[in-house]
Amino acid sequence: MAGSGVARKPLAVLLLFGHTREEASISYFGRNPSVLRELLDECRLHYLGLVKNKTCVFEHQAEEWKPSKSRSKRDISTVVLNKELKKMLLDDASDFLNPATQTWYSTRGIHHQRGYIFHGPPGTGKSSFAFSIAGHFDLDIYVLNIPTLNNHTLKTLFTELPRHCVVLLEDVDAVGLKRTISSNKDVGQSISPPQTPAAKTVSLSTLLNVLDGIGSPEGRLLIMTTNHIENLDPALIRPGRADQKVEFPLADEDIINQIFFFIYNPQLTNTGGDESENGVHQNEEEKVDCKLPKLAQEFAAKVPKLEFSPAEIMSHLLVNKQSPLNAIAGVDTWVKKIREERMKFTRTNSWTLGDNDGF
Ligand SMILES: Nc1ncnc2c1ncn2[C@@H]1O[C@H](COP(=O)(O)OP(=O)(O)OP(=O)(O)O)[C@@H](O)[C@H]1O
Repeated sequence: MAGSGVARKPLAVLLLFGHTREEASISYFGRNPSVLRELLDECRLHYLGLVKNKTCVFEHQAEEWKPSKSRSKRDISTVVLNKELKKMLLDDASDFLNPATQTWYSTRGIHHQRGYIFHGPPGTGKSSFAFSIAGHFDLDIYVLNIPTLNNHTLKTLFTELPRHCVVLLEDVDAVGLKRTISSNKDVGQSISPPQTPAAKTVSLSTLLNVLDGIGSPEGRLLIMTTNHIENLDPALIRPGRADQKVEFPLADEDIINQIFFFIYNPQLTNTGGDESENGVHQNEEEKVDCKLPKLAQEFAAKVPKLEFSPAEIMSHLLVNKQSPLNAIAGVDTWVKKIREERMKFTRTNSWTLGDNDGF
């Protein structure tokens, strides 16, 4: 940077772009520090422009957090969940993130962090809701894949977390299974065989220490997900580590209804601009806006309750996104198909004796 005046030493500047730490040295010849300030402001504004309406997602590579593709914010309304439950969670997170709450915690010497566990079958919206919470509160989200970590990397990554972020710890039941017989200090028991030294293992005791905030910054919202809460060690989900335990069930009548509305919501459909672009071609006969509540009821009445995940129901509706009437007409065939597929997979995956097993 050129300017009149006396040559100065290079200035080391730490630029915090969101939460990605980048270090830069700027040499400045001059006496007016406002030039540097303006430059930094300009960089900051540029960055904020880039991440507007995006949720920045960070994943780990070895011991470092790496930004992965930032995603468009997922609006909270796009995740179908019991309405009271959704409101309760948003209120809870909002209260936690309120600066006054932080002061409240610190004056009482309590580590300022909050944990949720989302549990339920695959495809019920656990990860989707975690991402939409991050978007809703304008927070970056740090995603951890426990089976690829060991104790050291887990501790390092938690130390590197910024203040105020969402940490998504997916499939925490994998942690339980990874405990070794030799890890006597771990809470609870384990029946897994001992790990080889090279194996990537996170012990339960290390995870518990990390969750308790030893060495990690305050203000983080931890969201753990699992398909098998019954397999988790109680220590992992006790209050303080998992303050809210939220079940994401298979779809009941209310959820089926909501999904139908969500898919055929005329407001969402009509804001898509060019209809041919998003593949929705509603013909005149199927302008169903005002009939939607009745159609949703009809659909919900035909779908067996608590048998299918929202993801499964959505996949059927997406195939019929041009026609809610076809979606309703096709329910029985779709139900039969999914049931048959499940039977097939169960048989394929089950342990059966082959012809050559010598019995
Ligand atoms: N309740 C829901 N509301 C809206 N979309 C949903 C819901 N549940 C599932 N989906 C859709 O189904 C797909 C899978 O959802 P998601 O990954 O959030 O499920 P999950 O419960 O985290 O599954 P898993 O336990 O397998 O990780 C996503 O495309 C998501 O949009």
